[in-house]
Amino acid sequence: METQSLFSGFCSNSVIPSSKTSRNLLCSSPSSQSYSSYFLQSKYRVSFRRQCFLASQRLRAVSRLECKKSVEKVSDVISGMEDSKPSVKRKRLAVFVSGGGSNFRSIHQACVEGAVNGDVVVLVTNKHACGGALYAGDKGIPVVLFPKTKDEPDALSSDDLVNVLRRFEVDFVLLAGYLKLIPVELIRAYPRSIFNIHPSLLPAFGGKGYYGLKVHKAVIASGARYSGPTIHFVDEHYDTGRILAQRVVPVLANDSPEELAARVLVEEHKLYVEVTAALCEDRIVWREDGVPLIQSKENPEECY
Ligand SMILES: Nc1nc2c(c(=O)[nH]1)N[C@@H](CN(C=O)c1ccc(C(=O)N[C@@H](CCC(=O)O)C(=O)O)cc1)CN2
Ligand SMILES: NCC(=O)N[C@@H]1O[C@H](COP(=O)([O-])[O-])[C@@H](O)[C@H]1O
Repeated sequence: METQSLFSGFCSNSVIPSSKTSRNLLCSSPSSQSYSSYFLQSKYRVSFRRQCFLASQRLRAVSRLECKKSVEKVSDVISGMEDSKPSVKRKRLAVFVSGGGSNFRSIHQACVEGAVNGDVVVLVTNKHACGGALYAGDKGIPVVLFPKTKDEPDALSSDDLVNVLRRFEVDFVLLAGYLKLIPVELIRAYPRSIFNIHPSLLPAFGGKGYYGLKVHKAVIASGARYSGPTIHFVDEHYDTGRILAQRVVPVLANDSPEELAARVLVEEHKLYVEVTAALCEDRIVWREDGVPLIQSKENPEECY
């Protein structure tokens, strides 16, 4: 807009004073032609009055033409820049589930619909027949079993899992109802790149033993009036990583754990898609005290 307004001022019929003209021409138009028309204009100003009048009329026409060409040239450059604006590389996501996978499905659908600049390239689970694994199979998303246990002897070891994620060129790991401890090997392999959604307002009601309906039962028993999902970075311990995003829902006086779970889950689906979209657009920033923030898409100066 500034460039346009500069040129709209420059292109008006009024002759711009040389000091302003030189500034406009030098800073707003790189083409030498408009500089030469400026140069030509000042040279004719020192000749005789008549020649000067005719010359200045001619030069006004020339400078208007020059200006028009410059505007066209600058707008071509701007539109070229917009076309060639480097788009953010589409991110590759691994999602970990242990159950129904409704958060996984929300994220996958957002990727397919274009709301998220990413793709789910692999699903990891400890339950090969869980709802999330069945959905992934229907969508052609590779399913990987982790961790190796006596019940799942064919599942991957921690080192194998890291290698598989590397081969899928995974950028971010999203835990979505995954109920096993993520090993330190994976955490070290993907620094600041593993996220989890927890169905309470951490740090309350988190840690070992707090998963699924157990969380909502504890919230109700505590008398808390509010709950809601938390998305946080994953570190070596359950639910102690840096908090990135939260949403709040009311806890009603007669809520059952199932009713509260359902209310929180609606917000989980929205929040995880919003946060994943931010991740895939490189909109995570770090405050100087180490708190991660999300940069607003609409107004990049704002973070939340
Ligand atoms: N290194 C990390 N791994 C995982 C984290 C994490 O923050 N750091 N988050 C969990 C998800 N989660 C809460 O959001 C969570 C999941 C499971 C448990 C838990 O107590 N699990 C039981 C086993 C349950 C089962 O096998 O059915 C246990 O460990 O005894 C607590 C919190 C995912 N991984
Ligand atoms: N502590 C971990 C935990 O309790 N995670 C919770 O498991 C549910 C999985 O639902 P989904 O499989 O339908 O996404 C979600 O509510 C998630 O917050």
